[in-house]
Amino acid sequence: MSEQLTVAMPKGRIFEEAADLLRKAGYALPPEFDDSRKLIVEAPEANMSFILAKPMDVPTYVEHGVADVGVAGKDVMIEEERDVYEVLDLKISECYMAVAGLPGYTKSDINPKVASKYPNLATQYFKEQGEQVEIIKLNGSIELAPLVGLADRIVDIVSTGRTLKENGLVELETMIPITSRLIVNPVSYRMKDEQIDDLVERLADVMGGEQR
Ligand SMILES: Nc1ncnc2c1ncn2[C@@H]1O[C@H](COP(=O)(O)OP(=O)(O)OP(=O)(O)O)[C@@H](O)[C@H]1O
Ligand SMILES: O=P(O)(O)OC[C@H]1O[C@H](OP(=O)(O)OP(=O)(O)O)[C@H](O)[C@@H]1O
Repeated sequence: MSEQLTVAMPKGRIFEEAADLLRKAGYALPPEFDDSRKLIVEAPEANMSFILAKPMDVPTYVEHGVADVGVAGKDVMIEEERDVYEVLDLKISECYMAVAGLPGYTKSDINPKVASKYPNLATQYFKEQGEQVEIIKLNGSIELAPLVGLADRIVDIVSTGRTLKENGLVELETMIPITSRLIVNPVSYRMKDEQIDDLVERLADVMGGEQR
């Protein structure tokens, strides 16, 4: 039997969709996978072992080789800049990154502040735009920042637009579309190429079928 693959899965909103894709691709995942507090779940029938990590940490586990492959949002990939291969767009957890603020916001030259959970991504974006801003790193509820005067604008994920709307904010600039990606450790890609190619092929087949 071929060597087992260790897969880093993001806990949270991507988890269910990613698990669904794997099952559709023919990997038998145990029931405890979906409803447990365990952080390591063995799936012997699929010849896989899963580690369940915070979404932002998945590329770290894969870069260090403690997981061979993982599932991570494009947002996380841009923010973390880890040394991993991005091999497949899984087209799940679709959303986009945007700059938002209070209605009627106009740029001012006096110390503009931008709050975000993605300081690197935001810094890169404003640098490209040629605008100097101070980035304030937050860990969630980003939409709160302009409401209480912590920042003038935010850089955050938008999906339905509901969070912006319910907090009286408006989208000022659309930045980049986001979906989840299958990522691979470069050494694992050489050592376990057959299993990884098989995984990529099976997932691509399922996605192809869904798009037809
Ligand atoms: N509103 C959304 N709709 C669709 N996808 C989203 C949305 N928000 C985030 N995502 C995608 O899902 C990934 C994980 O988001 P999730 O909210 O589960 O975790 P998190 O906010 O990073 O973690 P935590 O809530 O534990 O701090 C993000 O990296 C992004 O790619
Ligand atoms: O456009 P919407 O469909 O409203 O989705 C966007 C919201 O979803 C995410 O937040 P999340 O729910 O992960 O909470 P957080 O603020 O704690 O990160 C994101 O940071 C936005 O706040």
